[in-house]
Amino acid sequence: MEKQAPLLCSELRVDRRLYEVTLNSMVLVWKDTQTNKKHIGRSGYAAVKAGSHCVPVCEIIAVQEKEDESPSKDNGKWQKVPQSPADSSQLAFTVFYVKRTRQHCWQCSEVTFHCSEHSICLLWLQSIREQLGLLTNRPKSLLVYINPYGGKQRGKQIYDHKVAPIFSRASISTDVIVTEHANHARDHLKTEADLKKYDGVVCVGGDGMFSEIMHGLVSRSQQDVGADENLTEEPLVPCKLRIGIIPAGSTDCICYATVGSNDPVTSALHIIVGDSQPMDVCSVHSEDRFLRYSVSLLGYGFYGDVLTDSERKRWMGPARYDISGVKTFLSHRYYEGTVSFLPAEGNLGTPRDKAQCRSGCNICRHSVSDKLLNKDEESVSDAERPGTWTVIRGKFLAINAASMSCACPRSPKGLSPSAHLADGTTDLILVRKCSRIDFLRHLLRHTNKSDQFDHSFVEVYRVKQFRFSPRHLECESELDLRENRGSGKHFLCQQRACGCMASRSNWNCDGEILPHTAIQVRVHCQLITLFARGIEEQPVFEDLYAHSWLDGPYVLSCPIKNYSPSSPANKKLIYLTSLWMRHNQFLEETNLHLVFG
Ligand SMILES: Nc1ncnc2c1ncn2[C@@H]1O[C@H](COP(=O)(O)OP(=O)(O)OP(=O)(O)O)[C@@H](O)[C@H]1O
Ligand SMILES: CCCCCCCCCCCCC/C=C/[C@@H](O)[C@H](CO)NC(=O)CCCCC
Ligand SMILES: [Ca+2]
Repeated sequence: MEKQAPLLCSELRVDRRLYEVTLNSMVLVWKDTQTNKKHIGRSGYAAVKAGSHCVPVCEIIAVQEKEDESPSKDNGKWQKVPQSPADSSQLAFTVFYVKRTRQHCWQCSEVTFHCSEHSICLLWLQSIREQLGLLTNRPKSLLVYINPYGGKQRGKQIYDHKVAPIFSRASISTDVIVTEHANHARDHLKTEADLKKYDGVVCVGGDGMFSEIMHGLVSRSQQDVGADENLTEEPLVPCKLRIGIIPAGSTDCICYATVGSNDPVTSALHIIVGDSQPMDVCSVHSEDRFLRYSVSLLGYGFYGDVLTDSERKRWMGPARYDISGVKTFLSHRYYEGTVSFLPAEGNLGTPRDKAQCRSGCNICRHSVSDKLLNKDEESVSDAERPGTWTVIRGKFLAINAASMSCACPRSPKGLSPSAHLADGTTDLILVRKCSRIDFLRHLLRHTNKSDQFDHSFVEVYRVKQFRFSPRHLECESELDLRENRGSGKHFLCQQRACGCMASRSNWNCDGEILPHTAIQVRVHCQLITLFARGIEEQPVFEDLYAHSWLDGPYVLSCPIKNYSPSSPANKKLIYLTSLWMRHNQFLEETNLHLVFG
């Protein structure tokens, strides 16, 4: 990679200071002409002293001529006045760009450059707009659904005040639908919406609202190609449209685990810059009938009971989960049944790995290439598929399948901190019957940094498929067989002669209660794509963001197959690689060579 030739370089004023401003196809840099001196930081990477700023072109939101504001002669208030060629403020332009703040949050920041000549100002405007025009991954037209009743019922307000103004600044056109009832968005997407008009669909709400959008889009995509969702072995077709989430719900775990925060402005900016994060989707079937899709948590026992109890308390808003959580914990119910699963094979890591799924994740990237290589595998039936099913029978306080970390403000690392967003697997966590105090110790680990699986009563497996059969149904079918009845009558197990005291819970499927307890689950690798980029490696980012992209060159190279994602040097490399690939799709088969400068 050769040094990037500047497209434009001028001395421009920001406030009262003079800056050397440079634009190339990747970055816009402005350096204070008085303080700038390049130095090499302790890390060995190049950095530039305070007074220099660097914004990747792909993180510029918009550029606008500076509107002239002068005090009105009539009332002394500041107001917009017509511009004339002689007016010096017309010689300025404002660049709106992404600025990182705390905890993976982004803001829309702005800087105004003052030029000495009108023609220079126009040249800058034109050049930056041209570069933005080359970014083909950005959405131009979006279909937005707002749930006015999600979370604290602030969805509409959040969209109108925080999101719509930046969409309009970025020249994104929108069709907005405020939903009138549950499943309004799902059914509209499934049957009515003219999807050809849009580059993406946005939901304003919580995980439940996201689930509606996902169901609508996935079902529509299958209808379009004639795929039958009721067939458990049917290979599903990925959705073409990306989904954006403006968080306004109670848990917002899908947004939190894919962006790193539940801040609406951050999500809006990820949509504007056209980020893409593929995601796995689990299909859930019962007795060969399709029930639902899940992307975050499928939980039986504890999380099923919390949800069932909390649905009656919806009026409480997000606090309902805390009340129901404590109540369910105190009830300490356990459930008997059989879990069978097909373990994930290959280099997919384990749920107890320390390395977490981060922006540009290597494991997820390799999963998609494996998926393409094994395209036919999806159509192979269970019996023919390589790998053996493991069967575990027992008494469980909780059975959780986390297809992603499920990180959320209540549990910042999530139920399975090392689960991957797009690796084609789900982490199956079995919490066996134990004492109340032990279960509390396990639950508390969801909220801190300790290894939540380091308990004798907790087992965790990375799987591609699993099934669950509750004890009460097993008893029924045993008895049916014995009595040769099969009448379809459903008795409670307690009333049966078998003497089994098994009780039943519900499945919590991404926050929805499932009507069936015996289920079959299959992970579909990267079935949907979000406007997100995964969680960025923050320390690396802070270390390196001030680096000079224009001075150099800096060469980083590393054989892919040798690097361990947890070493600090390689974390930097992974971060830089993800940034780099976003622009250049630059990857050699065996080596990564990154040259900055
Ligand atoms: N206009 C509406 N009236 C009533 N319910 C709606 C409406 N629009 C959507 N819904 C339903 O409201 C449910 C909850 O919405 P949402 O996910 O936005 O908030 P939440 O449940 O508070 O958040 P979370 O899912 O993050 O816990 C969803 O399942 C959705 O189907
Ligand atoms: C004594 C009590 C200790 C409680 C320990 C708290 C641990 C919190 C872990 C939170 C895990 C959230 C998993 C995400 C599930 C979502 O798909 C779903 C939809 O939004 N949310 C819930 O079901 C809402 C589930 C909320 C559970 C509290
Ligand atoms: Ca996964």
